[in-house]
Amino acid sequence: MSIVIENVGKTFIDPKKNEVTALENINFSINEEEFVVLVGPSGCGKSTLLNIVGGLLSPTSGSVYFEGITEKNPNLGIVFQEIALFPWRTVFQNVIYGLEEKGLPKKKQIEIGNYYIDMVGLSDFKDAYPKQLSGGMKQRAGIARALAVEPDLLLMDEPFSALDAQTRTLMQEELLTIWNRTKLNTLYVTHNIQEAVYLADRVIVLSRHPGKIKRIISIDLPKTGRNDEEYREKSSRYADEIWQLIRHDAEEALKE
Ligand SMILES: Nc1ncnc2c1ncn2[C@@H]1O[C@H](COP(=O)(O)OP(=O)(O)OP(=O)(O)O)[C@@H](O)[C@H]1O
Repeated sequence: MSIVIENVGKTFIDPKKNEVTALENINFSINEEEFVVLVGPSGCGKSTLLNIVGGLLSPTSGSVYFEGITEKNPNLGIVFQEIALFPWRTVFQNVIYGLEEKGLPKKKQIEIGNYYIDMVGLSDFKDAYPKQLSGGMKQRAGIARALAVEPDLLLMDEPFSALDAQTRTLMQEELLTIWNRTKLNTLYVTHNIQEAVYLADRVIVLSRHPGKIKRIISIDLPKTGRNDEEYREKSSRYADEIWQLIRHDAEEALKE
């Protein structure tokens, strides 16, 4: 199965009634078992593009379609920066929310809920309420909830950017471990270049005003066993390459 983004463009009307072209002529696909990361400076249209792929926003031109699935509506798992867990539900009840909505038998809900809660390491907190969780735990619960629907596509928009740096690093490691187990088609938005290189099979670098694809970079790094010099050298070379592509636009974004 793959997700095809074809000639997508998006124009907004700003409060002064001017047209703002947020995206122009975006073409790429997310292939089977592929982790694609969108990077670019502030305002280049990353979130807009993710929202269009997720069907939360309609494009002004072009289309997004899922190739090779039979159901009419694809299953999507979505994780945002601020995880909106239901405060009145426990971790477990939050995780199985989508399964209840789908009308799955109770026994199946429990089985799947426990499986993903275990996968994100929250078994000891499954009866806790969101207010009892740290920021990292909340994100893990949100990830488990997104995984529980066994999505055709996982969409993640800056899921770790509200976390402190150390928690963020640990969460990146955990996400990679989870991804190695699930191999879900994933579209991930970040402005953090190191994070993009760490997680991606392919990085899509966007430029701004209008948001266009500047370059697509395949990241040829192993997804496991990375503690060697070669990995560190290669990943910092990719990070440099991406930073050189973004730098000018990032400086321009600062002036606004
Ligand atoms: N609802 C809207 N109305 C008008 N303009 C909008 C709207 N949403 C986004 N834009 C504009 O579209 C452009 C892209 O915005 P978007 O939020 O997708 O960028 P981004 O790359 O995700 O930015 P950031 O990294 O800062 O979150 C920006 O110029 C933004 O001001």
